[in-house]
Amino acid sequence: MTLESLKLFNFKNFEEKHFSFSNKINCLVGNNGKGKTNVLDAIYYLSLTKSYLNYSDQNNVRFGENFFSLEGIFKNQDNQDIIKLLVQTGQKKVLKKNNKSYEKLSEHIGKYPCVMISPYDQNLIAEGSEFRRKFMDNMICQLNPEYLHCLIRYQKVLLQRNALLKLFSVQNTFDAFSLGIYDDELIKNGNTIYKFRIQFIQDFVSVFSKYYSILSNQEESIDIQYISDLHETTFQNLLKENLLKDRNSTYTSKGIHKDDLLFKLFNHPIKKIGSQGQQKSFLISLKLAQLEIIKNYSKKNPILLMDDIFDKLDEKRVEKLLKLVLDENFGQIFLSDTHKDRTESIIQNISSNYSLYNL
Ligand SMILES: Nc1ncnc2c1ncn2[C@@H]1O[C@H](COP(=O)(O)OP(=O)(O)OP(=O)(O)O)[C@@H](O)[C@H]1O
Repeated sequence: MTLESLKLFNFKNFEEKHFSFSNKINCLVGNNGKGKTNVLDAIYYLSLTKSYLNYSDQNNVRFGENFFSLEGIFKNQDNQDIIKLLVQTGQKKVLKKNNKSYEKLSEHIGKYPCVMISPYDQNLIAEGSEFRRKFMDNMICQLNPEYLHCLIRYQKVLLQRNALLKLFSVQNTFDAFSLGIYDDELIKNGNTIYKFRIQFIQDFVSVFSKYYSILSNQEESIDIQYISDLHETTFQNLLKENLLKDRNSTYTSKGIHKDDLLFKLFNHPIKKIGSQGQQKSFLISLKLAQLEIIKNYSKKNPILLMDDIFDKLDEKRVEKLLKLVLDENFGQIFLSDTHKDRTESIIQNISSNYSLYNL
């Protein structure tokens, strides 16, 4: 699967921009603030219907305008699909495949998979559990529509349950029956999500370890531990045991929405003991494992987006990484860098099939 071309209209700093891409390596070069990350994010948008960077679609509309649109032509063997995304101020986001609108954006997820490696990945180590859950969800959602369906349902019911707890508190009432309806839905979807996560992490860790040892060139003991309240008890008990607390705080305090991943080096949190280099190798290994797993499960070659790759690695390591990605035959690559000459000299060493775009 490859992205053959991309058109941007009013997307961030681009008024109108067209690209035709190489099916192997595409390098976006230019000074800071030229829009390299924005192009990568536009590709991410067409794959996953949302930005990698901005929670709000509106932030991606060019200043002073009231819409942005993206159009990409994806090629899959002999098939060619035109994907169009339109975001208009005050209107619902529209996504079309070959001129037919999707009823639900979620139907699109996983059709054109992609993986982003970005300086913002540091959040996965440094920030709260929300970032790691998002990483895990993003991966499993691209592989399994049932997981995505359960996750959407779970998040909706969670909001409804919290709203009901708030209502009880404001009105000084309590209705166990109404709450029980939400609890049942939460438990049903939560248990499915939990099972998927357990299975997934098992598969993921061995692939991840393989990449970490290649990248770090060392035999360092690393691990990823899946943390969940459901390891200890059933979801039913969890809600029962925390009912009083939840009523007081008007918030569902326990459940799979609190799950986390513990990234470990030598059995300690890498956040605390990992050097910068170890943390960077760890983050890239997470993404390469994601790439391999998506490729194996979906039988599609995900697109790899590498933003500001020299932020993470020196030139030798970048070359090694790119060779690795090419050897594994992962698929189309997009990368960005501020230095044209540096990028070109590395790419020329490893492939003749590349395009360079000066922004
Ligand atoms: N909504 C918007 N409308 C117009 N321009 C925007 C909008 N949002 C961001 N920008 C502009 O986009 C540019 C940033 O683009 P981007 O982050 O892609 O740059 P970059 O080339 O990746 O830079 P760096 O090398 O520093 O990472 C900035 O000039 C910023 O002002």
